[in-house]
Amino acid sequence: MLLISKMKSLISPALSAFYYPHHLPRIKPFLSPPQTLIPFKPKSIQNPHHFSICNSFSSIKGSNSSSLMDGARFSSGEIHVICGPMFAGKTTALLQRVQAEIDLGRSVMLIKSNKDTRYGLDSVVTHDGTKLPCWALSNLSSFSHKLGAIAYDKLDVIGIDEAQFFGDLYDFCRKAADHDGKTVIVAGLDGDYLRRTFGSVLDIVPLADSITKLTARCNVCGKRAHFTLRKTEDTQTELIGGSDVYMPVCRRHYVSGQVVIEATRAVLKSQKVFDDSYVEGVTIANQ
Ligand SMILES: Nc1ncnc2c1ncn2[C@@H]1O[C@H](COP(=O)(O)OP(=O)(O)O)[C@@H](O)[C@H]1O
Ligand SMILES: Cc1cn([C@H]2C[C@H](O)[C@@H](COP(=O)(O)O)O2)c(=O)[nH]c1=O
Ligand SMILES: [Zn+2]
Repeated sequence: MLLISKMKSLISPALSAFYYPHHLPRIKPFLSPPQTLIPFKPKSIQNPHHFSICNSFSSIKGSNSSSLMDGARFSSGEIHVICGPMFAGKTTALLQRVQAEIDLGRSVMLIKSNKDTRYGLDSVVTHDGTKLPCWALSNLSSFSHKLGAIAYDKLDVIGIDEAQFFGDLYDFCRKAADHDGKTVIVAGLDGDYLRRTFGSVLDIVPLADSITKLTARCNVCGKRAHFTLRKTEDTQTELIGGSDVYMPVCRRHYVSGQVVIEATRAVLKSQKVFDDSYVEGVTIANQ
């Protein structure tokens, strides 16, 4: 009994979902987050990478915070993960979600990894050319500092593309959603070309509100493609490229494709050993 009352005292009254007094009327569950119920006027701000901003948000978020919680900020944050192989439409889905948030008048920023320079660094671009402006960063932890505290506080939604390249994805998403009340929409590869987990994308699944795994079309047979086949001899995990290097494939064509590619890699490797020893032999002979 003593233990139970001690345990209760560790949980502030603000967390009273666990201790809701039975004589009070029940709050309807699964209401939309408070901000979607409050009318607002979108207003664009100076930063060109912000698409829109809601002027009433900072005060709403502020009033939610310390008055309801003992120290911890009330969180209306969310995390949504969009994953799948290359060419599955992950970036397309991310941009659609982000555009929908912009249309609702919410303040949004897009981030992508600066490792991916395929379409320049100032936009998130789909394989078929749709794009929105973004910041290209080497890590996520620098984001709020770079943006500045006031702008970060006013931000409602953070979109992240190429999430597999961010080593600090887990910590960033947890803080942004749990403590800062942000909606974080994350798009990235769940698996690499060998179908191993890629970066931290799968690590955030336990933090997430929703997971969407998209599929592409197999470039060999046209069936659903769940995997990405690398067509080159390169073996490093990170290798930036598009359809010149990768193709989406179904399970059957992943397996058969890997056999061919592994065999080709082995031949090329032995050829290289042969060429190197030939060059070495010629060099020694010439000395
Ligand atoms: N080689 C390709 N194989 C399949 N789709 C391709 C290819 N090249 C371009 N696409 C186009 O890419 C679109 C998906 O682009 P995108 O949203 O950038 O995908 P992801 O971010 O998942 O790689 C497809 O709808 C398709 O029209
Ligand atoms: C499979 C695989 C992919 N990559 C790289 C290749 C591209 O630059 C990105 C994925 O881009 P997309 O928006 O999903 O098309 O990741 C890699 O480095 N290693 C891999 O194994
Ligand atoms: Zn196939």
